[in-house]
Amino acid sequence: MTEAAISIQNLSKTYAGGKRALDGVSFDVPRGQIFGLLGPNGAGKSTLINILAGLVNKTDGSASIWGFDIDAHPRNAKVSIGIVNQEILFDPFFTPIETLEIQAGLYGVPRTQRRSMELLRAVHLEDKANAYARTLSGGMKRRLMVAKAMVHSPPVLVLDEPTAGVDIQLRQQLWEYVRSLNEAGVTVVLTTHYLEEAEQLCDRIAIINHGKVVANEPTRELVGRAQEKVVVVTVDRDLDVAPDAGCFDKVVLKGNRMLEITYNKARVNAGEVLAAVTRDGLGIVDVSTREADLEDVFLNLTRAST
Ligand SMILES: Nc1ncnc2c1ncn2[C@@H]1O[C@H](COP(=O)(O)OP(=O)(O)OP(=O)(O)O)[C@@H](O)[C@H]1O
Repeated sequence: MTEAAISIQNLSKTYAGGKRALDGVSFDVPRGQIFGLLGPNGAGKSTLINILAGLVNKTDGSASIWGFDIDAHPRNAKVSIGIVNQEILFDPFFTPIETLEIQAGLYGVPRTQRRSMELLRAVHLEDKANAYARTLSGGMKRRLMVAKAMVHSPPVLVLDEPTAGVDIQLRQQLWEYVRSLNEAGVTVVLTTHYLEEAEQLCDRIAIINHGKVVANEPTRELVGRAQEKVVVVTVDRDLDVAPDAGCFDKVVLKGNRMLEITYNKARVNAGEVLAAVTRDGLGIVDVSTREADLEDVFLNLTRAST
């Protein structure tokens, strides 16, 4: 049995009509992690999640969840995963507590092992337990979807864009809950368009573009791939032209005294850049730097493979 929470090998999907949404995708989601699946619109993220959920048939390749192959052991694979889809799906005439009880029934969870109220408490919906689902706000509905995905206590939880359209405060509450589930041992896979959130939450990130994996690394290493750094220097006298040096990738004179210098931190360090500025007798009055973030890496990778 594989140690991965999810293992995907050479997965491909061509939709009727010829669209190749996934093209030989392979990666493992390690157990116990929060794993980010990122990619621009139409990259193939939902297709991949829908294959895991058994909603879309793959064209080729294989996938297993918690060691269960989705073809050979579909039932075991299914109970090992909870999926929160982008669309909000539940009957508006049931109350949140009924929604969870019905879902638990569908998964065959014995009454004594159900924890519907505990789940509602965890997603801050305890006081709405008996309200009609149609009266809940968008953010509340989304939190109910997360609770619904957890009724059978799966070891893996997949969240497809869970915070789209949810305000900042509710997003933070949702992430707090996701973190607490992860601390309790649940492996979490999430897709999000909020790169900042992915950077803060995820242990590891895979990036998909045009149906192919273009990166799959621990978040820190991925962010570390952004090698460009910018240092902004204010000098002690007016300049007509920006000084140049071999260690600068680019230098722009802003106003009379401010230089914005881009350099590659894999090649040179800030000390060498500053030494090059002072070589011509210029004095430095002020310095600030800007680090590249996940957004820079993401744009570079998805642009490069277009
Ligand atoms: N049922 C379908 N029939 C035909 N083409 C489809 C179908 N579902 C998705 N596609 C196409 O497959 C590609 C991948 O779509 P998918 O929804 O998996 O992307 P995504 O990465 O989840 O995008 P988003 O972030 O916008 O949800 C897109 O070009 C999409 O138009």
